[in-house]
Amino acid sequence: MQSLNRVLGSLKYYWLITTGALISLLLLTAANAITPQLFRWGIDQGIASFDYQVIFEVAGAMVLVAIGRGLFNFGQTFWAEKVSQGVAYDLRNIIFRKIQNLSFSYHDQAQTSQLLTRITSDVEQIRTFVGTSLIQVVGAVVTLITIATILIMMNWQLALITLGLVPIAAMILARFLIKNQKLFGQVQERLGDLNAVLQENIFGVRVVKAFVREPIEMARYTKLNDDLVKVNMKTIAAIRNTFPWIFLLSNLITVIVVGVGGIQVIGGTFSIGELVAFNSYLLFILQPILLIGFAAPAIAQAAASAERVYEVVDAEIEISDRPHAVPFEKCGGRITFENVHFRYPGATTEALKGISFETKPQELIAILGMTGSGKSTIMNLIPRFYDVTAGAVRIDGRDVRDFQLESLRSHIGIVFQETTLFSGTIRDNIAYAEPNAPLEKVIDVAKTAQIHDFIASLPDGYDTTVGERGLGLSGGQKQRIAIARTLLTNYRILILDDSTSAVDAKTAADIQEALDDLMRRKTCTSFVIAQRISTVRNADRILLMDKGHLVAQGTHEDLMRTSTLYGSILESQMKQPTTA
Ligand SMILES: Nc1ncnc2c1ncn2[C@@H]1O[C@H](COP(=O)(O)OP(=O)(O)OP(=O)(O)O)[C@@H](O)[C@H]1O
Repeated sequence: MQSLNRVLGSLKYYWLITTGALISLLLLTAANAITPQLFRWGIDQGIASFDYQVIFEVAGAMVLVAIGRGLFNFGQTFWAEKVSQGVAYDLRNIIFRKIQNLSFSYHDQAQTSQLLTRITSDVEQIRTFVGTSLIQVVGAVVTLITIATILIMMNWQLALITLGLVPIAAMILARFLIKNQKLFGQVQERLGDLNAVLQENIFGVRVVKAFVREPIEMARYTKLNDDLVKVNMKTIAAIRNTFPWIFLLSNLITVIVVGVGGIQVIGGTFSIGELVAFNSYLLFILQPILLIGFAAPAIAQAAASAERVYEVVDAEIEISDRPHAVPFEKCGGRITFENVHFRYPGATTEALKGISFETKPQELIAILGMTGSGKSTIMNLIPRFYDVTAGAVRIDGRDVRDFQLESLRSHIGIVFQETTLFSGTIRDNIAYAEPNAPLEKVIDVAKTAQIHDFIASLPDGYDTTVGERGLGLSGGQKQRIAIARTLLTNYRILILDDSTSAVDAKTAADIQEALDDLMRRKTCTSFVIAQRISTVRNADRILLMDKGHLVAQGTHEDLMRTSTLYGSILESQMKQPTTA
């Protein structure tokens, strides 16, 4: 409920529209309350006295009130909807911004489908709460109080009989809600399960087809779909078993009111007009209780959704600027790892164990090692994707944690092991970090990444549209576009993380040759992570990693002489000429 309070707190940014909705609500309640009084007036003063003048006046007043009811109803729903759209818009933006700012460690542990659900379905639940349930409940409470007061003023004995309905109906509803609370939750859960399978199958459609698992996946989806229908049917049955009782109760009350009221009319203590008006109010008494009853599950669901949404909004951003962080302006090329230890959040063992080395200006460093030895992890620490667990990473003597994050990262060009492209044209993708880069610059970097000829051969050239995740391009083509994208940035330190793994050996060597020259000219230090020894042969220094330890460093020749591990990696690659 605390999280719902927070949602209510956000209404203050829309106080004018919220006030408009509330005023409309009050006017609507007033118009509803007046209508039966007009009946009473028309019957007692008009029909009973054969006074046509009064009948016409009442009819006119009723038309005006009806128009008013329409207008106020429109105002109430329109403004409530407007506020709800504003709140949802803000929440979506806040979560998106937060997702952009959250550290890698958060994304390592968060499920994509969970985040997607929060930004779509949970925000929608909150929007429905603000736009519908909230106004329903406030309206219901105001109506109940107003009508109860009028009834007591009109005839306290009949009012007591009628208002007796309220607690009984409320009890039936409360019992219904408590008993079926789990059932409503189950509907959302089943829907979530169904969506998770749907998402997996859309993302993994190629794997499903390759392993001929379509019938199995179909069966899995159908079973969850059946489950969803079953739970939905159970909720319908629960509603069917409860609400007739409330309607029966309300009919009984009507019978009693007409009976007791009729006797009073005959006795001359109550007029016919008053009885008709009183009876009309009965509807207004039952309606709010039903509205609150229907709104309750939605409110419970919105509370759960708000909690999930604020969990993301409040998630700690582990990596951010320190109070006196300085901009990263000059790079001398001295990058120091000082006895660095690192353990991934939640992991039981360290990925890096006491790594120490220092680069020299303009040095080209290669990092080599078996898979899982910690090569990418070393590189993740320089742009502060993660912070060290112990020790320090320094650039020109200054701890990387003392630099302003944005400025540090914008001067480090990194090509990731896994390529991610965005939907748009090839040019958009290459110019991702520099959207206004002129075409010549885009072509220039594409040439260095050995992808220009391919792009030029396409009918639409640089304006060719690629699908989401780079659909329509081969793995190697995507990697080369990713290299070009990085080369276009204002980098001073360049990191290539196994970024030519999907490219054939000849093209990889050509890229490396073109990059070697560029790296030595433009960067203060460069790092290349590679599996192939042939790719790293020209490096000034090779760091050899093994199970989180830096076990050897030196030139290719040094390592050939001194490291048995290097020798065995080289030997294994010689046996597989296609990968060397
Ligand atoms: N996000 C993560 N969360 C937890 N553990 C991780 C994470 N990323 C990597 N690891 C673990 O840290 C260790 C080092 O991984 P790293 O990716 O640095 O290896 P690598 O040498 O780059 O491997 P590869 O050549 O296969 O890319 C591995 O044992 C891996 O399982």
